[in-house]
Amino acid sequence: MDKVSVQLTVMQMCSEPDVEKNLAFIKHQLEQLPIEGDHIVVLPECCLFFGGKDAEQLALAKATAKDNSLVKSLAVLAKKYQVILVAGSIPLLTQNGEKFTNTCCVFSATGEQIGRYDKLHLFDVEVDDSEKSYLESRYTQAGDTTTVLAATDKINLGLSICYDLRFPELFRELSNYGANVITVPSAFTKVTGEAHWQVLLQSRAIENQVYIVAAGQSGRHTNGRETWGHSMIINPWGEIMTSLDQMPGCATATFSLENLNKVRKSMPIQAHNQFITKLK
Ligand SMILES: O=C(O)CNC(=O)[C@H](CS)NC(=O)CCC(=O)C(=O)O
Repeated sequence: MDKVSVQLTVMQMCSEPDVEKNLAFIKHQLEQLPIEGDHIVVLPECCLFFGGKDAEQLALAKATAKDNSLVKSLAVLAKKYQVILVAGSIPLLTQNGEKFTNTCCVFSATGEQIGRYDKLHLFDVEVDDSEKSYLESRYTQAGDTTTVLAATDKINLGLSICYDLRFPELFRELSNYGANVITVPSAFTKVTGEAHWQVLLQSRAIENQVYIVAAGQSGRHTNGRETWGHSMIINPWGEIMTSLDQMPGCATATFSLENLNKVRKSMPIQAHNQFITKLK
């Protein structure tokens, strides 16, 4: 394996409204991953609590705000299994205590929190499924900043969550600020996922010449809601390197800086772009 390679893993889950059960599932999956070199593991949106009643997430955010227990339990896993953990999302109570942010926390392999991103685009959308309409903004407060962070000496990680995938401006901004891997923890609905998930992911990879690491919720959840799954890892040429169908589990692919540089050198779209904000 060349020196600049890093392992990327998507973990697909069918999370329940039960934090301990979800933690046990994540732990069981991490136990089976090889520990060698740098390894980035991406969990889905709402990895620790999903498929309950809408108000339950807010209750969880309130109950765990004082001791920060959701964050701590994820930090422990990153350290124990020595992986860089992009912990999909968890609900974190806002300052005024009225809502929560849908937040992705990133932990180093030594268990330090090295990044945070609050979902920018909230899913207030009508869908032709059993839910009929989604109103994420009822309990969730949107974020107001984008996040790119150095995850290893070769990887600048750009963070997004689920519905953000439909806003190419966010991905352009992340890649302008140096992201070469963008993570997309998700809970796409079955209906919209079937129609749009893969083509959106491939588009974001191709137009920004980045690796896309997209980990989804999958299956039928306790409240009857159905999510699409089909977690995948896509390279900067837009090829699907590995993917899952509906079953929970993990899939791994290798990041190569050489491959990324080759794609960007042969087709220098960043330099050619007439619309880009010149950053420096
Ligand atoms: O509310 C929760 O419990 C957790 N959050 C979610 O499931 C979020 C907001 S409802 N789902 C999405 O963003 C789906 C996007 C999507 O499906 C699309 O863009 O097509």
